[in-house]
Amino acid sequence: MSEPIRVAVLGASGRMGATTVRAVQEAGGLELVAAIDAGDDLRAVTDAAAQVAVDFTVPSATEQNVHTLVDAGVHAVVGTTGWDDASLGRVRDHLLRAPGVGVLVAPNFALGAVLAMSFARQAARWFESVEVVELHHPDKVDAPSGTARHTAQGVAAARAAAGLGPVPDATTHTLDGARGADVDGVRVHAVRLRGLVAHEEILLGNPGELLTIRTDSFDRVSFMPGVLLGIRQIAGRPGLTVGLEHLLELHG
Ligand SMILES: NC(=O)C1=CN([C@@H]2O[C@H](COP(=O)(O)OP(=O)(O)OC[C@H]3O[C@@H](n4cnc5c(N)ncnc54)[C@H](OP(=O)(O)O)[C@@H]3O)[C@@H](O)[C@H]2O)C=CC1
Ligand SMILES: O=C(O)C1=N[C@H](C(=O)O)C[C@H](O)C1
Repeated sequence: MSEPIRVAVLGASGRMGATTVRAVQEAGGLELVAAIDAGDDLRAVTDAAAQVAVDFTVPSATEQNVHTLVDAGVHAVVGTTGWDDASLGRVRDHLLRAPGVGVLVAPNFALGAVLAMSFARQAARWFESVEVVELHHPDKVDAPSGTARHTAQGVAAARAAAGLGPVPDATTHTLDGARGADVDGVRVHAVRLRGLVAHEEILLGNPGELLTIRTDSFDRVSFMPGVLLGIRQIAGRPGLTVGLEHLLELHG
Protein backbone atom coordinates (compact mmCIF):
# COMPACT_ATOMS: atom_id res chain seq x y z
CA MET A 1 0.00 0.00 0.00
CA SER A 2 1.34 3.49 -0.88
CA GLU A 3 2.10 6.11 1.77
CA PRO A 4 -0.65 8.71 2.41
CA ILE A 5 -0.20 12.18 0.91
CA ARG A 6 0.92 14.56 3.69
CA VAL A 7 -1.36 17.62 3.64
CA ALA A 8 -1.18 21.05 5.31
CA VAL A 9 -4.17 23.42 5.46
CA LEU A 10 -3.62 27.20 5.56
CA GLY A 11 -6.54 29.24 6.91
CA ALA A 12 -7.51 26.18 8.95
CA SER A 13 -9.76 28.09 11.38
CA GLY A 14 -11.80 29.75 8.64
CA ARG A 15 -15.07 28.57 7.09
CA MET A 16 -13.41 26.74 4.18
CA GLY A 17 -10.23 25.80 6.04
CA ALA A 18 -12.16 24.07 8.85
CA THR A 19 -14.28 22.17 6.32
CA THR A 20 -11.11 21.13 4.47
CA VAL A 21 -9.43 19.93 7.69
CA ARG A 22 -12.40 17.62 8.33
CA ALA A 23 -12.50 16.40 4.71
CA VAL A 24 -8.76 15.58 4.70
CA GLN A 25 -9.03 13.78 8.06
CA GLU A 26 -11.92 11.67 6.75
CA ALA A 27 -10.45 10.95 3.29
CA GLY A 28 -8.59 7.79 2.46
CA GLY A 29 -4.95 8.10 1.40
CA LEU A 30 -4.44 11.57 2.93
CA GLU A 31 -2.87 12.60 6.23
CA LEU A 32 -3.36 16.02 7.82
CA VAL A 33 0.07 17.04 9.12
CA ALA A 34 -0.33 20.81 9.69
CA ALA A 35 -3.22 23.21 10.29
CA ILE A 36 -2.16 26.86 10.10
CA ASP A 37 -4.02 30.12 10.56
CA ALA A 38 -3.30 33.86 10.70
CA GLY A 39 -0.21 34.63 12.79
CA ASP A 40 1.25 31.11 12.54
CA ASP A 41 4.67 30.53 10.96
CA LEU A 42 4.50 28.92 7.51
CA ARG A 43 7.64 26.96 8.42
CA ALA A 44 5.25 24.56 10.18
CA VAL A 45 4.41 23.25 6.68
CA THR A 46 7.99 22.14 5.97
CA ASP A 47 8.65 21.13 9.60
CA ALA A 48 5.74 18.67 9.19
CA ALA A 49 7.14 17.48 5.82
CA ALA A 50 3.86 18.33 4.06
CA GLN A 51 3.81 17.42 0.36
CA VAL A 52 0.68 19.42 -0.54
CA ALA A 53 -0.67 22.60 1.09
CA VAL A 54 -4.26 23.81 0.64
CA ASP A 55 -4.74 27.59 0.88
CA PHE A 56 -8.11 29.03 1.94
CA THR A 57 -6.88 32.28 3.49
CA VAL A 58 -7.46 35.87 2.34
CA PRO A 59 -6.74 37.66 -0.95
CA SER A 60 -4.02 39.79 0.70
CA ALA A 61 -2.02 36.74 1.89
CA THR A 62 -2.50 34.00 -0.67
CA GLU A 63 0.10 34.99 -3.31
CA GLN A 64 2.92 35.31 -0.76
CA ASN A 65 1.89 31.97 0.77
CA VAL A 66 2.17 30.31 -2.63
CA HIS A 67 5.65 31.76 -3.32
CA THR A 68 6.82 30.50 0.09
CA LEU A 69 5.39 27.04 -0.62
CA VAL A 70 7.00 26.90 -4.08
CA ASP A 71 10.38 27.86 -2.58
CA ALA A 72 9.96 24.96 -0.14
CA GLY A 73 9.05 22.50 -2.94
CA VAL A 74 5.51 22.02 -1.59
CA HIS A 75 2.67 21.60 -4.12
CA ALA A 76 -0.21 24.07 -3.60
CA VAL A 77 -3.97 23.75 -4.05
CA VAL A 78 -5.39 27.26 -3.81
CA GLY A 79 -9.04 28.22 -3.42
CA THR A 80 -8.52 31.74 -2.14
CA THR A 81 -9.77 34.47 -4.47
CA GLY A 82 -8.13 37.77 -5.45
CA TRP A 83 -5.85 36.44 -8.19
CA ASP A 84 -5.37 38.41 -11.42
CA ASP A 85 -3.24 38.01 -14.54
CA ALA A 86 -0.26 39.74 -12.88
CA SER A 87 -0.21 37.60 -9.71
CA LEU A 88 -0.80 34.41 -11.70
CA GLY A 89 2.04 35.42 -14.06
CA ARG A 90 4.44 35.87 -11.12
CA VAL A 91 3.63 32.37 -9.85
CA ARG A 92 3.98 30.91 -13.37
CA ASP A 93 7.44 32.51 -13.66
CA HIS A 94 8.45 31.33 -10.19
CA LEU A 95 7.47 27.75 -11.07
CA LEU A 96 9.94 27.81 -14.00
CA ARG A 97 12.64 27.88 -11.31
CA ALA A 98 10.98 25.07 -9.31
CA PRO A 99 10.74 22.13 -11.72
CA GLY A 100 8.33 19.43 -10.60
CA VAL A 101 6.30 21.68 -8.28
CA GLY A 102 2.60 22.08 -9.11
CA VAL A 103 0.19 24.89 -8.17
CA LEU A 104 -3.56 24.70 -8.79
CA VAL A 105 -5.51 27.95 -8.42
CA ALA A 106 -9.23 27.24 -8.66
CA PRO A 107 -11.82 29.96 -8.06
CA ASN A 108 -14.46 27.31 -7.39
CA PHE A 109 -14.10 23.63 -6.41
CA ALA A 110 -17.83 22.76 -6.55
CA LEU A 111 -18.47 20.39 -9.45
CA GLY A 112 -21.79 22.12 -10.25
CA ALA A 113 -20.11 25.51 -10.48
CA VAL A 114 -17.30 24.20 -12.69
CA LEU A 115 -19.87 22.57 -14.99
CA ALA A 116 -22.00 25.75 -15.03
CA MET A 117 -18.95 27.75 -16.19
CA SER A 118 -18.23 25.15 -18.85
CA PHE A 119 -21.86 25.19 -20.08
CA ALA A 120 -21.76 29.01 -20.18
CA ARG A 121 -18.61 29.00 -22.31
CA GLN A 122 -20.27 26.47 -24.63
CA ALA A 123 -23.47 28.56 -24.93
CA ALA A 124 -21.82 31.99 -25.18
CA ARG A 125 -21.27 32.04 -28.94
CA TRP A 126 -24.98 31.49 -29.64
CA PHE A 127 -26.38 34.43 -27.63
CA GLU A 128 -26.41 38.16 -28.27
CA SER A 129 -26.58 39.13 -24.58
CA VAL A 130 -24.99 37.73 -21.43
CA GLU A 131 -24.73 38.91 -17.82
CA VAL A 132 -23.55 37.17 -14.62
CA VAL A 133 -25.21 37.47 -11.20
CA GLU A 134 -23.37 36.06 -8.18
CA LEU A 135 -25.04 35.78 -4.76
CA HIS A 136 -23.10 35.13 -1.53
CA HIS A 137 -23.15 35.31 2.28
CA PRO A 138 -22.51 38.83 3.59
CA ASP A 139 -19.23 37.88 5.37
CA LYS A 140 -17.46 37.59 2.02
CA VAL A 141 -14.77 40.29 1.63
CA ASP A 142 -14.36 40.38 -2.16
CA ALA A 143 -16.80 41.34 -4.91
CA PRO A 144 -17.43 40.23 -7.51
CA SER A 145 -16.60 36.63 -6.61
CA GLY A 146 -13.61 34.86 -8.12
CA THR A 147 -16.04 32.46 -9.76
CA ALA A 148 -17.99 35.28 -11.41
CA ARG A 149 -14.78 36.83 -12.74
CA HIS A 150 -13.64 33.45 -14.11
CA THR A 151 -17.09 32.87 -15.64
CA ALA A 152 -17.15 36.28 -17.32
CA GLN A 153 -13.59 35.88 -18.64
CA GLY A 154 -14.43 32.47 -20.12
CA VAL A 155 -17.65 33.74 -21.70
CA ALA A 156 -15.89 36.82 -23.10
CA ALA A 157 -13.14 34.65 -24.62
CA ALA A 158 -15.73 32.35 -26.21
CA ARG A 159 -17.60 35.36 -27.65
CA ALA A 160 -14.37 36.84 -29.03
CA ALA A 161 -13.35 33.51 -30.59
CA ALA A 162 -16.75 33.35 -32.31
CA GLY A 163 -16.37 36.91 -33.64
CA LEU A 164 -19.24 38.36 -31.60
CA GLY A 165 -19.22 42.10 -30.97
CA PRO A 166 -20.01 43.91 -27.73
CA VAL A 167 -23.04 42.91 -25.67
CA PRO A 168 -25.88 45.35 -26.59
CA ASP A 169 -26.54 48.02 -23.95
CA ALA A 170 -28.14 51.40 -24.66
CA THR A 171 -27.69 52.73 -21.10
CA THR A 172 -26.71 56.41 -21.06
CA HIS A 173 -28.40 57.56 -17.83
CA THR A 174 -27.40 55.59 -14.73
CA LEU A 175 -26.37 55.62 -11.08
CA ASP A 176 -22.83 54.37 -10.25
CA GLY A 177 -22.91 50.58 -9.88
CA ALA A 178 -26.36 50.07 -11.35
CA ARG A 179 -24.98 48.10 -14.29
CA GLY A 180 -22.51 46.09 -12.19
CA ALA A 181 -18.80 45.56 -12.87
CA ASP A 182 -17.37 45.22 -16.38
CA VAL A 183 -15.25 42.06 -16.69
CA ASP A 184 -13.87 41.84 -20.23
CA GLY A 185 -17.08 43.44 -21.53
CA VAL A 186 -19.42 41.17 -19.54
CA ARG A 187 -21.51 42.78 -16.76
CA VAL A 188 -21.20 41.08 -13.36
CA HIS A 189 -23.58 41.82 -10.44
CA ALA A 190 -22.87 40.90 -6.79
CA VAL A 191 -25.61 40.25 -4.19
CA ARG A 192 -24.78 39.81 -0.46
CA LEU A 193 -27.55 38.29 1.71
CA ARG A 194 -27.65 36.57 5.11
CA GLY A 195 -28.72 32.95 4.61
CA LEU A 196 -26.87 32.47 1.32
CA VAL A 197 -23.67 30.45 0.87
CA ALA A 198 -22.46 30.63 -2.78
CA HIS A 199 -24.68 30.92 -5.86
CA GLU A 200 -24.39 32.11 -9.46
CA GLU A 201 -26.62 32.67 -12.47
CA ILE A 202 -25.43 33.17 -16.01
CA LEU A 203 -28.19 34.82 -18.06
CA LEU A 204 -27.96 34.47 -21.84
CA GLY A 205 -30.46 36.31 -24.03
CA ASN A 206 -31.57 36.30 -27.64
CA PRO A 207 -34.65 37.89 -29.23
CA GLY A 208 -37.61 36.02 -27.66
CA GLU A 209 -35.60 33.63 -25.45
CA LEU A 210 -33.58 33.40 -22.24
CA LEU A 211 -31.22 30.64 -21.11
CA THR A 212 -30.47 30.65 -17.36
CA ILE A 213 -27.61 28.52 -16.07
CA ARG A 214 -27.68 28.40 -12.26
CA THR A 215 -25.45 26.77 -9.67
CA ASP A 216 -26.01 26.69 -5.87
CA SER A 217 -23.67 25.66 -3.08
CA PHE A 218 -25.92 25.30 0.00
CA ASP A 219 -23.11 23.86 2.15
CA ARG A 220 -19.30 24.12 2.00
CA VAL A 221 -19.06 20.32 1.74
CA SER A 222 -19.97 20.92 -1.94
CA PHE A 223 -16.40 22.16 -2.51
CA MET A 224 -14.68 19.15 -0.96
CA PRO A 225 -14.73 16.58 -3.82
CA GLY A 226 -12.92 19.16 -5.97
CA VAL A 227 -10.43 20.03 -3.22
CA LEU A 228 -9.62 16.34 -2.63
CA LEU A 229 -9.24 15.79 -6.39
CA GLY A 230 -6.79 18.71 -6.50
CA ILE A 231 -4.77 17.33 -3.56
CA ARG A 232 -4.55 13.90 -5.18
CA GLN A 233 -3.60 15.17 -8.67
CA ILE A 234 -1.42 18.23 -8.14
CA ALA A 235 1.89 16.36 -7.75
CA GLY A 236 1.36 14.99 -11.27
CA ARG A 237 0.71 18.46 -12.76
CA PRO A 238 3.93 20.52 -12.54
CA GLY A 239 3.60 24.25 -13.28
CA LEU A 240 0.53 26.43 -12.87
CA THR A 241 -3.02 25.19 -13.50
CA VAL A 242 -5.85 27.74 -13.30
CA GLY A 243 -9.31 26.25 -12.83
CA LEU A 244 -10.54 22.82 -11.77
CA GLU A 245 -11.97 22.36 -15.28
CA HIS A 246 -8.52 21.21 -16.44
CA LEU A 247 -8.58 18.28 -13.99
CA LEU A 248 -12.09 17.37 -15.18
CA GLU A 249 -11.14 17.72 -18.87
CA LEU A 250 -13.77 20.45 -19.38
CA HIS A 251 -11.45 23.22 -20.57
CA GLY A 252 -12.64 23.34 -24.19
N1 LIG B 1 -12.31 28.02 -4.54
C1 LIG B 1 -13.42 27.72 -3.88
O1 LIG B 1 -14.13 26.73 -4.18
C2 LIG B 1 -13.83 28.56 -2.73
C3 LIG B 1 -13.09 29.67 -2.42
N2 LIG B 1 -13.40 30.44 -1.34
C4 LIG B 1 -12.46 31.51 -1.05
O2 LIG B 1 -11.62 31.06 0.01
C5 LIG B 1 -11.20 32.19 0.79
C6 LIG B 1 -11.52 31.91 2.25
O3 LIG B 1 -12.93 31.91 2.42
P1 LIG B 1 -13.57 31.64 3.86
O4 LIG B 1 -13.07 30.36 4.39
O5 LIG B 1 -15.01 31.86 3.72
O6 LIG B 1 -12.92 32.85 4.69
P2 LIG B 1 -12.66 32.94 6.26
O7 LIG B 1 -12.45 34.40 6.57
O8 LIG B 1 -13.70 32.17 7.01
O9 LIG B 1 -11.25 32.16 6.46
C7 LIG B 1 -10.00 32.67 6.15
C8 LIG B 1 -9.06 32.21 7.25
O10 LIG B 1 -7.72 32.48 6.87
C9 LIG B 1 -7.03 33.07 8.00
N3 LIG B 1 -5.86 33.79 7.53
C10 LIG B 1 -5.73 35.11 7.21
N4 LIG B 1 -4.47 35.36 6.81
C11 LIG B 1 -3.79 34.18 6.89
C12 LIG B 1 -2.45 33.80 6.61
N5 LIG B 1 -1.54 34.69 6.16
N6 LIG B 1 -2.08 32.52 6.82
C13 LIG B 1 -2.97 31.61 7.27
N7 LIG B 1 -4.26 31.92 7.56
C14 LIG B 1 -4.65 33.19 7.35
C15 LIG B 1 -8.11 33.92 8.62
O11 LIG B 1 -7.77 34.31 9.94
P3 LIG B 1 -8.38 35.72 10.52
O12 LIG B 1 -9.87 35.57 10.45
O13 LIG B 1 -7.83 35.76 11.91
O14 LIG B 1 -7.84 36.78 9.60
C16 LIG B 1 -9.30 32.96 8.58
O15 LIG B 1 -9.27 32.04 9.66
C17 LIG B 1 -11.92 33.40 0.19
O16 LIG B 1 -11.04 34.04 -0.72
C18 LIG B 1 -13.10 32.79 -0.56
O17 LIG B 1 -13.55 33.59 -1.61
C19 LIG B 1 -14.45 30.15 -0.55
C20 LIG B 1 -15.27 29.08 -0.82
C21 LIG B 1 -15.01 28.19 -1.94
O1 LIG C 1 -16.27 33.43 -0.40
C1 LIG C 1 -16.96 32.44 -0.74
O2 LIG C 1 -17.83 31.96 0.00
C2 LIG C 1 -16.74 31.85 -2.05
N1 LIG C 1 -15.74 32.26 -2.77
C3 LIG C 1 -15.36 31.80 -4.05
C4 LIG C 1 -15.53 32.91 -5.07
O3 LIG C 1 -15.28 34.08 -4.75
O4 LIG C 1 -15.87 32.61 -6.21
C5 LIG C 1 -16.05 30.51 -4.43
C6 LIG C 1 -17.46 30.42 -3.99
O5 LIG C 1 -18.23 31.30 -4.77
C7 LIG C 1 -17.60 30.72 -2.51
